[in-house]
Parts: sequence; structure tokens; C-alpha cells
Amino acid sequence: MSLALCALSHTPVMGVHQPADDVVDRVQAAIDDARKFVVEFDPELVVVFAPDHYNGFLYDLMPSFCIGAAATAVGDYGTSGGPLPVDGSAARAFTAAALERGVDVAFSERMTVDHGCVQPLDLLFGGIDAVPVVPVFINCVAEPLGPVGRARLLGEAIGSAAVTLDRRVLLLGSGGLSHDPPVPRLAEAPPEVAERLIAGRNPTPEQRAARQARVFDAALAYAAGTTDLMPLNPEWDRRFLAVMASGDLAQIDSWSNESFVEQAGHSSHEVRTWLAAHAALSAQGSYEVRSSFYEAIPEWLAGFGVTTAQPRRS
Ligand SMILES: O=C(O)CCC(=O)/C=C/C=C(\O)C(=O)O
Ligand SMILES: [Fe+2]
Repeated sequence: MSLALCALSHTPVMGVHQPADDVVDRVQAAIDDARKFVVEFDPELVVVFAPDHYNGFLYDLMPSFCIGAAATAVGDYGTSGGPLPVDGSAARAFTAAALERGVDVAFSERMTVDHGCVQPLDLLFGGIDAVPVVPVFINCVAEPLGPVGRARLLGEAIGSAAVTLDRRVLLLGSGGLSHDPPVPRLAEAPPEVAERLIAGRNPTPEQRAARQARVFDAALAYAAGTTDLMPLNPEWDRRFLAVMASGDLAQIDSWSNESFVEQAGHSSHEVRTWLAAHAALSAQGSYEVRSSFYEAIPEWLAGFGVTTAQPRRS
């Protein structure tokens, strides 16, 4: 058995509204390097820690965490759609391990995932059907959220089960870093949006197109400095990346939910997926960061990071 990690940001705007060519080139080089790392590791299973953006998980039933034994991707923002090759027995084993350790995960035999889960698979594997996966949903948008440390305990539990498999397991974290995209919030939503956040599954193609256009427009306005979306926070991002690289992940337990929003934007909670992936990697002992890319990219509405890591070699 062996574990490896790749954590990277996702953004719906990638390829739609591009930053300067040199920025795109640097991101592409970082993704190409991460892909090379993944190909060399040759995972037999990929655990994807990912948020959802009101496509699979809505307020009619919103868990903090959910492990999928079967899953389908909605194919939003140009990402791959359709059934994922989920390893159901591994998903059930991870669920049992989490419950055994007191992490009350939900479990789904019919999970729906969106670009948060699929974009990294598309970028690293060229699609969703290359390697068996276990999708692990972490609620990062639908307040109220639990304490950030719960994601660390989830990752530790899943990692403790993953190391017992006689397989090469890639731990994939998707999201962040600092960013404040126009994801609706129930507390402030007008009635028709609130209804969508509660029970708005399977939008029509026109409804989905309108939602996506709204995000693209917000990205253009954000890059032009004409929105009230919160600024990216490179200092906060680099501090977070340093905590992940340190291996001393428990220190982030003291980061309050309010501080995430105040300092790094509402969707900075997506870094819970990075935290869970690093915590899972730590189940195999101390680890080392192999590569770390970071750049604040306003055109993509995100502090954009790509990290690869592996167990520390003696
Ligand atoms: O319901 C909606 O309008 C959701 C909007 C949306 O999907 C935004 C996604 C943004 C990210 O995934 C991101 O920047 O992390
Ligand atoms: Fe997101």
C-alpha cells in the first residue's frame, strides 16, 4: 500500500475568461507537473475530497460529509458528466472507518457530484473514467458549517483505512484557496433562490446556463474591480499552505469559521478538502511536499494552488 497527495484549486471560469498568457502558462506548467507526479505514482484508487455547489447536496438534506458508493457527475461548467467508476467496497470501508472513529459521515449509494469533484479528475486524468474513485463530499458552502477540525478527523479516518488497502491510493483535495465567488447563501437569498438552494436539483439546461453565465459575468466584473466580492488574500493562502506543508494540521482547529469568511471569503471553506486530504496522507506517517504552486488569479476568482506531496522518504 502507499499514499500520495495532490491538492488543487478548481474554478468554473478556467478556459472561459483567461488571465494573461504568462499566468495561464504558469498554471498549466504546475498542472502538467502534478499530472506527471500522478502518472508516476500510478494510483489504483483516487479519493476525491470535494465540495458541491448546490448540485448534489441541497438544504432539503445537507450533511457535513458524505461518502459515495456510487456517483454521477452533472457535467457543469464544461466538466465531464455521467457515472463515475466508484469503488463501492472501498467507499463502504471508508464510511465504517469514519463512523468507528466518531466522525458521523453520511453515506450515499447514489451521490451527485459537480465541477468541484470532476474538474481535478479532468485536469489530472483527462476524464472521470480513468481510475476507480471514492468521492467524499465535504460541505464548504451551505452554512452553518461544523468546526474546520472535523474535516481533519474525517481525513485521518479515511487515511487510516486507505493505508490498509494493498493499493496505491491518491488523495485528491479540490477547492480554495481564498475566494469569494457568487455562490448564493440561504440567509440572504430571495424566495426563488432559497427554493433552489433547498430543493433545486436538476435545473433545465436554460437554468444551468443562466447560473453559469452569472458566475462568468461576476468573474469579469471582479477582475475589473467593479464588484463587492471580497478580495483574494495571498497572505492567508500562503499561511494555509505553510500549515499543510508543516504536517502540524491540528493548529488549524483554532481557525474559526468567522475568520475564514472575514479574511479569505465565503468559499475559502473549500480548503477543508485540502485539510482532509493532507490528514489522510498523514495516516502513513510524516510527509513532504514535492511541489507547491500558488498564484492569486482574480480573472478566475481564486487564489489558485496546486500541491503534490508524498510520505517522507528516510
Ligand atoms: O448556484 C450557483 O449559482 C452556484 C454558483 C457556482 O457554481 C459557483 C462555483 C464557484 C466555484 O466552484 C469556486 O470558485 O470554487
Ligand atoms: Fe468551488
